[in-house]
Amino acid sequence: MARLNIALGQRSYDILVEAGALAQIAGHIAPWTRRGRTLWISDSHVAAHHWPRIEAQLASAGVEAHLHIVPAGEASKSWSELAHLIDWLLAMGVERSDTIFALGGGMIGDLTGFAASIVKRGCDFVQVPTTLLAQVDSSVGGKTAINTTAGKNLVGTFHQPKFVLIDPQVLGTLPSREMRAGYAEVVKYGLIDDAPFFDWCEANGRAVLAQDCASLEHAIVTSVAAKARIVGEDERETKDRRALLNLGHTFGHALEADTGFGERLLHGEAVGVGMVLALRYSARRGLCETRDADRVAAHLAACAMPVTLADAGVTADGNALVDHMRHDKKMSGGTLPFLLLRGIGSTFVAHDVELDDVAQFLDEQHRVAAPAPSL
Ligand SMILES: NC(=O)c1ccc[n+]([C@@H]2O[C@H](COP(=O)([O-])OP(=O)(O)OC[C@H]3O[C@@H](n4cnc5c(N)ncnc54)[C@H](O)[C@@H]3O)[C@@H](O)[C@H]2O)c1
Ligand SMILES: O=C(O)C(=O)C[C@@H](O)[C@H](O)[C@H](O)COP(=O)(O)O
Ligand SMILES: [Zn+2]
Repeated sequence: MARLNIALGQRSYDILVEAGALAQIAGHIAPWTRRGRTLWISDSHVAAHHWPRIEAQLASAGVEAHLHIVPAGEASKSWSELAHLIDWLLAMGVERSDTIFALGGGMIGDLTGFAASIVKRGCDFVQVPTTLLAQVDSSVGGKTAINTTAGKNLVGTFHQPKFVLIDPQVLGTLPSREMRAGYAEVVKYGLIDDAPFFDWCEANGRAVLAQDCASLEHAIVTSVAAKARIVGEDERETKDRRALLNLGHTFGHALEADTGFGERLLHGEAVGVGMVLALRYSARRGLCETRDADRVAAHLAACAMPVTLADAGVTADGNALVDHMRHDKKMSGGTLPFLLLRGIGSTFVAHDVELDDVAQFLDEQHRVAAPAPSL
């Protein structure tokens, strides 16, 4: 059990990591249920697995709770599902004293957070993440978004939750492919600035994926602590600090766009391939050793994750992928800052990357084969 805090002045909040916490949810959310009603947003898979138990618990505690179900899948991070959600909140007569709960993975968290930030000019919301990805990353930090035809997360807000309640036991029903995808964002924290944590991942990755309680909790707490620290230093990504959390995402979002946003490649899978590409591009520029890239690729491949463009099913050429990158929110004055590495645990923001060079690099990467698993 761990209680962390993200230091953001008046927007500070706690993040509770506790196995079994959902069985006591009414007690954990009492500060919000005393103020008003609870309006729950979940997706079709999560609601089927977990809502009956949560609803029964809230009812026995006398908490008024209403549920809106969004179709599961990345395609629901859309204008149309946002409109349905806002219409439902307004039809429910949402008041600013009510609290909106995001019960689900990153899709639900991003969509619900966005709706909460704009309905009635902003309502409180609480994150109850149910995927590994959401528990280690998306539930913390206040980035909300939907996708548009132009690209990933291009419309959204910064809107911090009031509380994040993480119960690792809820992952018991999560498909193993989704566990692996979330694990890529765990590995990310090691690559950013914590080489000993990457060493730990190499030794314990299998145990995390098998949901060994102690290993899983260590991975979640370490990840959340890193994210809370970085967001606390640069909430709105204006100081080349929060951008570090985007490691692997400039490549990754282009791969997601090329593969139809979640239809063939999950966000975490795209980030895993993207981190390997960031390492390989860094090695090509002489910033780090090729063996660093090989080591990370070997670990992810040993965890049965894609690590090359071919594994990811991406066939678009370098120029087409770079065209997706031109929509990246980090783009400024015609240049795109890139997250590159001087080695494992040493990520930095490079401002001198030429997109033509990235396109050429990606064409070369189409010829790279996946390494053999070696964990
Ligand atoms: N805001 C941020 O800081 C941030 C950070 C990282 C990722 N993201 C976003 O998060 C999204 C990806 O999130 P995700 O990987 O959680 O995907 P997701 O929310 O789509 O969930 C993945 C799948 O798992 C199912 N699921 C969720 N919890 C379950 C459970 N406990 N048992 C059974 N099934 C369950 C869902 O129904 C879905 O089918 C992307 O849109 C990405 O852009 C946002
Ligand atoms: O919280 C952040 O900051 C991140 O970059 C975390 C990422 O894992 C996440 O996928 C985020 O949504 C990407 O942000 P974006 O600004 O590139 O849309
Ligand atoms: Zn991400």
